[in-house]
Amino acid sequence: MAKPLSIPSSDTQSQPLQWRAYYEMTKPKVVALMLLTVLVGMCLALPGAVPLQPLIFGLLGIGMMAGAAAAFNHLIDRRIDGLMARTYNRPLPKGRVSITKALTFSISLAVMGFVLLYTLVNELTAWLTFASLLGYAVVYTAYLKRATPQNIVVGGLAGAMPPLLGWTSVTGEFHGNALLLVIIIFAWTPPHFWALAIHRKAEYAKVDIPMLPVTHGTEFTKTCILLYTILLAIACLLPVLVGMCGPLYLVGSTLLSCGFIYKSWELKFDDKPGLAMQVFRFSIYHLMLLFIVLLVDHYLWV
Ligand code: HEM
Ligand SMILES: CC(C)=CCC/C(C)=C/CC/C(C)=C/COP(=O)(O)OP(=O)(O)O
Repeated sequence: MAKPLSIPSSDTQSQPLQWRAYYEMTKPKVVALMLLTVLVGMCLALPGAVPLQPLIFGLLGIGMMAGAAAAFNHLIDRRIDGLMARTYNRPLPKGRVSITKALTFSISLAVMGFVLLYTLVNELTAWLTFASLLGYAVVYTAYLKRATPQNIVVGGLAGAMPPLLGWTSVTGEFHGNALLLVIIIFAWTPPHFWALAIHRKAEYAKVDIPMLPVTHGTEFTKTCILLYTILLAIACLLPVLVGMCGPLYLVGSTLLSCGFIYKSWELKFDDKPGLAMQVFRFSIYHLMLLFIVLLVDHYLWV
């Protein structure tokens, strides 16, 4: 009988780390919050329960394509990632994953996600998700990020698509109400990212990425963050104005908007060390809680 293949301990030991590297490339925490917004888009599209097939395969397919987009981002940004303190430890700059394997992983994940959506959800969602992947991995990462300080405003549309993708997963068609959810995330993205960009200004300057604090200065960026949080507060009221949401959402979103405006006001007029990253972290909780309130309000209000 053939001797069982013995994998050298170092290879065995490296295998979990190898998969951990691929998992890290998919930006799991970002994709997780995106999938919450997908789920909310699905639930708000229908008065009753979401059918299991679009629910399971929509979340799976969109999650796979979003993870593939993030992995393409790692591949395209591997040089600058290796030069920045926040990203130098990532799999590609560290040589934990080769370029060929990263490309194969990204393409395979994207194709599997697309086929899943195309065959088990619907064509519209498959193509819209593919457009979001191109918007982030190519338009934003490969072009806008290096071309203009408005990079994340335009590139933010790709990241704002998930609630619309959830909506089309269960209806197979566009709806104005879904676009309101896209507008909310579109208005949320600039304060979300620019707060981090203020904290990481020197690193972006070192690798010649024209983030707003690098091209227009920290004070101008703080003013833009404050103005966008006011714009976001207005955008968050739109679902109430069109009768899509009820009083629970009105109260919850207003409290969250006031919190975001207050944090941004503090950043602009009473800055302290570490406050920019507090605003960045607040933005993540803001979006998560906002979409949770949308979900609870929907089932209380319907
Ligand atoms: C073009 C649009 C966006 C840009 C430029 C952007 C930028 C960033 C950056 C630079 C980070 C830090 C990542 C790290 O240090 O590993 C981050 C973290 C994060 N972003 Fe965004 N973001 C965008 C859109 C979004 C969207 C749409 C969502 C969710 C719906 C989101 C959710 C998150 C979360 C949850 C984190 C924390 C990740 C972690 O702690 O590992 N982002 N974002
Ligand atoms: C299919 C679909 C819904 C696609 C969305 C893809 C996606 C994962 C968007 C994430 C947005 C994000 C974290 C951008 C940061 O990129 P960055 O390069 O500015 O950040 P980094 O420097 O941390 O890599």
